[in-house]
Amino acid sequence: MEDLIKKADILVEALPYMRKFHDKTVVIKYGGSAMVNDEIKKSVLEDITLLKYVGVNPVIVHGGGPVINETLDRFGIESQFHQGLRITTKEIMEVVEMVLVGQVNKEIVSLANQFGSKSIGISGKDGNLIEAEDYELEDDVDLGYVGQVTEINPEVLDNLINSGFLPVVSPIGVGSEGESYNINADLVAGQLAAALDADKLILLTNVEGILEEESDKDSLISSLTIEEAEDMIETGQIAGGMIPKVNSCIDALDGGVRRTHILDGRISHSLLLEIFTDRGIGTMITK
Ligand SMILES: Nc1ncnc2c1ncn2[C@@H]1O[C@H](COP(=O)(O)OP(=O)(O)O)[C@@H](O)[C@H]1O
Ligand SMILES: CC(=O)N[C@@H](CCC(=O)OP(=O)(O)O)C(=O)O
Repeated sequence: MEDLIKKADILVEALPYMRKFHDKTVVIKYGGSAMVNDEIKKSVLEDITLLKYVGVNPVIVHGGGPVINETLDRFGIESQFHQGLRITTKEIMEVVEMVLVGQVNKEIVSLANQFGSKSIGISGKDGNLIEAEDYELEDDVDLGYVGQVTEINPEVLDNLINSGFLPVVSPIGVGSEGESYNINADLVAGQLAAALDADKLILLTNVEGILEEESDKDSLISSLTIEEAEDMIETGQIAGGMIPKVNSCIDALDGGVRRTHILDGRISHSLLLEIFTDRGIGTMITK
């Protein structure tokens, strides 16, 4: 009996948070590195379905870098990155779109639907959701079909959310000639969160959060300001795939999103712990 009462207590403890986030939009970036294990995938989508059933409006933006790498490998094409972004030739763009839209997106949608989510998958091309142009770098390295967002047209997502769907977005942008752009999923998530006037942006990944030293997993930084995070990029303490995540949080905060978090998607129920308890986990980046 005591066990049962404890379970009910836990539900009641979550009530203030359920009230706070009722009808609020939360953009969740689900990264390729945290997607490797089937059990974790199921648990993440189960948690997101729970969020939906208690009245939160989650929107998923998915990555899939490791799956793209594997597929390119099978085709004998080498993967090359510059500042955490994949150098994308026309041929690679075709593979990226095939893997993200045709494989990763549909896998997430069907898993979420198995839990009862009423999930629907779209790419940034649908409804012109994500308009993009060539990604400009200061060092003039040509990244090919890597895009930067020029405009988000959120109508399609607003309609889906209002009709009770759980949208799952592939990070593909559309150019002015109808061409496809490969956009880093973190950056899409940040800009989408701003355009949707989301309450929270959560980036799920395969590390504990931002670490003071990348090799020391006990050096988790629980809260950082934009300025502090930018300094850590300057000094090289934040590198590789963590750079677009920090930039994503900055875009979101500049666009009016109230809270941004980088969480370990491998921890069971990390999303629920972050949203429904006071014990913040991972790293929160604030203004
Ligand atoms: N200071 C840091 N703290 C944590 N991770 C860092 C840091 N600097 C670089 N990284 C790297 O960033 C990676 C996360 O980015 P990435 O692999 O692109 O994730 P995802 O596929 O989830 O988008 C970590 O696995 C780690 O190797
Ligand atoms: C331009 C760029 O780098 N695009 C990414 C898109 C997928 C992604 O962002 O996946 P993760 O979130 O799993 O890293 C790529 O081609 O890998």
